[in-house]
Amino acid sequence: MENKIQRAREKLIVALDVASTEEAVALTRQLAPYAGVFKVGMQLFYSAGPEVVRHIKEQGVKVFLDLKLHDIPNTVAQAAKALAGLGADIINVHAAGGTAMLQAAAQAVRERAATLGLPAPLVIAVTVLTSIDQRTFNQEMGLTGEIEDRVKAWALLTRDAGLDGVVASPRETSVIRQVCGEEFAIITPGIRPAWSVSGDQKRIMTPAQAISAGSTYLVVGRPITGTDNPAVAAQKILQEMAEVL
Ligand SMILES: O=C(O)c1cc(=O)[nH]c(=O)n1[C@@H]1O[C@H](COP(=O)(O)O)[C@@H](O)[C@H]1O
Repeated sequence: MENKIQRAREKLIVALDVASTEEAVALTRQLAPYAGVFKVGMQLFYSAGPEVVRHIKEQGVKVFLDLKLHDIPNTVAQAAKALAGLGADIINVHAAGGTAMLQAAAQAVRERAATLGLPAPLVIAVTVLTSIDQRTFNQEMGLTGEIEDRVKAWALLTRDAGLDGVVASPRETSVIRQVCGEEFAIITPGIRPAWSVSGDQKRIMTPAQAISAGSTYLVVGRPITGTDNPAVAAQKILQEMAEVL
């Protein structure tokens, strides 16, 4: 079981959706025994600044820099180049930017990392956000068909553009795994243990269901950080993951 807990820890990404470096570092210290990767998203990056990545890395964990770049290829390439110098282990962009944007991002990140002598971060594309349900997808976004088919198509586009993986709902993990293979990284937010509330997340699964489906990483924020005792919540989730590994 100890071995399985270790494997589960490597797969757990905690979303540090807080507003200051102090809060983020305190949470990382507290939760590092239970999670191997910590996610710096828009709230933390825009409030605390780029230096926050270094402060989190100093705690001996990996960093997923989740800024979801989405713009014309040249703009994304320049932004990705700047981010690649910060030492993050995972960087993401939106698959909806298309092949030229995806390739430009991956090339810029890999070239910059090589120039600096850093290991190349994984470059990942967000497919359809986990807060989008089928009605919103069809009626508000004006997109036709099933969300699962769009996610599958964008996952293939992402793989063919040479990126390392995608962000999707765990509900789409099995279909992505089928078409993109074992090596492709599938990062799944929208994780809700049975004892937590779904909030704004729509396409959700429990930690055990996401692991059983074949997700490479699980992203968990509020079910851990929004509780009175984040360490206990993280431990419970880790246990649930380990049981099906
Ligand atoms: O790219 C992401 O990380 C992401 C993509 C997505 O489709 N859905 C999604 O929730 N996320 C992020 O994953 C985290 C989920 O947090 P909780 O809903 O609090 O568990 C947030 O930081 C989101 O920004």
